[in-house]
Amino acid sequence: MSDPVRLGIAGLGTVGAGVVKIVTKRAETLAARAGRPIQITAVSARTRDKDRGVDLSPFAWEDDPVALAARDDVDLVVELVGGDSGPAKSTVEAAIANGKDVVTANKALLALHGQALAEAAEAKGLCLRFEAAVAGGIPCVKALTEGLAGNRIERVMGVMNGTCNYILTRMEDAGLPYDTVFAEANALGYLEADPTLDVGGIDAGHKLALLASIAYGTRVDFEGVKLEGIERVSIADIRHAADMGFKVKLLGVAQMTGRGLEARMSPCLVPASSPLGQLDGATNMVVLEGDAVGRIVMRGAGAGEGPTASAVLADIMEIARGTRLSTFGQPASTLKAGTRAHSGGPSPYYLRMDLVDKPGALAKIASCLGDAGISIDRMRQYDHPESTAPVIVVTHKAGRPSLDAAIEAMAETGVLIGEPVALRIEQLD
Ligand SMILES: NC(=O)C1=CN([C@@H]2O[C@H](COP(=O)(O)OP(=O)(O)OC[C@H]3O[C@@H](n4cnc5c(N)ncnc54)[C@H](O)[C@@H]3O)[C@@H](O)[C@H]2O)C=CC1
Ligand SMILES: N[C@@H](CC=O)C(=O)O
Ligand code: NA
Repeated sequence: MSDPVRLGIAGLGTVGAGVVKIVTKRAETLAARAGRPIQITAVSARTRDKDRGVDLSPFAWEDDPVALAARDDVDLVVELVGGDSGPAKSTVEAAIANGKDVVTANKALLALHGQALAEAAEAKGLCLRFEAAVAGGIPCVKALTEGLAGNRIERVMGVMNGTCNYILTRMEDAGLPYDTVFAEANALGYLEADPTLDVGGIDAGHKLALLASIAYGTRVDFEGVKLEGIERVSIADIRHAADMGFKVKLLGVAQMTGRGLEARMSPCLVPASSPLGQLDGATNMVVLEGDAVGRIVMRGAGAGEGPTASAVLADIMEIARGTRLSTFGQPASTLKAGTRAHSGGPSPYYLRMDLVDKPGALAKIASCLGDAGISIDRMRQYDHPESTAPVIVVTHKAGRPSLDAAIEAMAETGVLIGEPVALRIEQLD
């Protein structure tokens, strides 16, 4: 058997402890599969004396993860500290400077600094791998990088934030408003320390930016992801969408268009009967479409100790087996600076608006849409005990600029109360 791969694990929280558990309990199987032992030599965390449900006594301890990354008895640094700067970034940089391969679950770090870190690693012939960073246990990074390497990728889609999917599902199932379900999710410990990372779509946007880079050979461009969170999704929209056969999902979509890379993470309507529509609770789904393979749908746990550690182990095993892949599927120095296509291509839209309840109000709204070249597919008006009339319109395919022009014109009609809600209906056929 070959020499062992010696791991230094920085961060012993949910994921770090999970990785230690798998490496410890499955040592024999891992060694057989990799053809060499996988050994932990050193670990680091903020607090040494804490019960993590694992025996850390066989490993050297470092208070400072940067020192761990410089140790001579470490070949591969596993960064599980988290955060887009500070100790996580210094640890990865130190590992690369000291000639160590790196495995990380840190989507924020890679979405913001992935290009520079991958270039630094690859310039030294090192690996920097991140399966756990996107949709946790779902092996979507490997599917895209390896399994679909022969395809032109036509579209990448996904529900990649379990917390948001939990909130939207629970709002629908229990008929509860956003604020109540947000508080519940918080009490259950679902939310990140900074909840806007989840509900603002930022965490899912980081993940989409990483997948888009692999899919389209472009530099990671998180700033280019058009982000909209779920904070404004109301129980009314969830109910009306359901009435019309749709579910509301925080959906990420990336595709290369003639105008450049379109990447967006926003609440969308999807058919209730589609796999995305049927994704309930804190589960994730990644949909990959390739010209040769067609559509691949992967569903599973996007977070949690076991699923995330499983993905970290996949990267460790890849490196241990001697497979040396570029971070983003091709050398980082060859990734193109992508052009951004800000508005998505034409699509049907769901519009909800409150109108004053007087003759001709609906006609004025319809003519704003008509003047912008937008055709109406379906329209519904709901019971309204008060003097405002809630109206739902589903349009035929329309470009977002035309829709925005129609909404601007509606504001001038004097029949609109408040701002309309416009949600894209994502076409899945
Ligand atoms: N928890 C999950 O389900 C998932 C987590 N991830 C990512 O995995 C990474 C780790 O996440 P968790 O395990 O949940 O975090 P956590 O907060 O449970 O653990 C973080 C660990 O880093 C250590 N740490 C923090 N600052 C440190 C410092 N200055 N020096 C030394 N150690 C320090 C902490 O002591 C702790 O052991 C993050 O990048 C996260 O985004 C990715 C997918 C899912
Ligand atoms: N906050 C994330 C955790 C994993 O990345 C989520 O809710 O999916
Ligand atoms: Na993954």
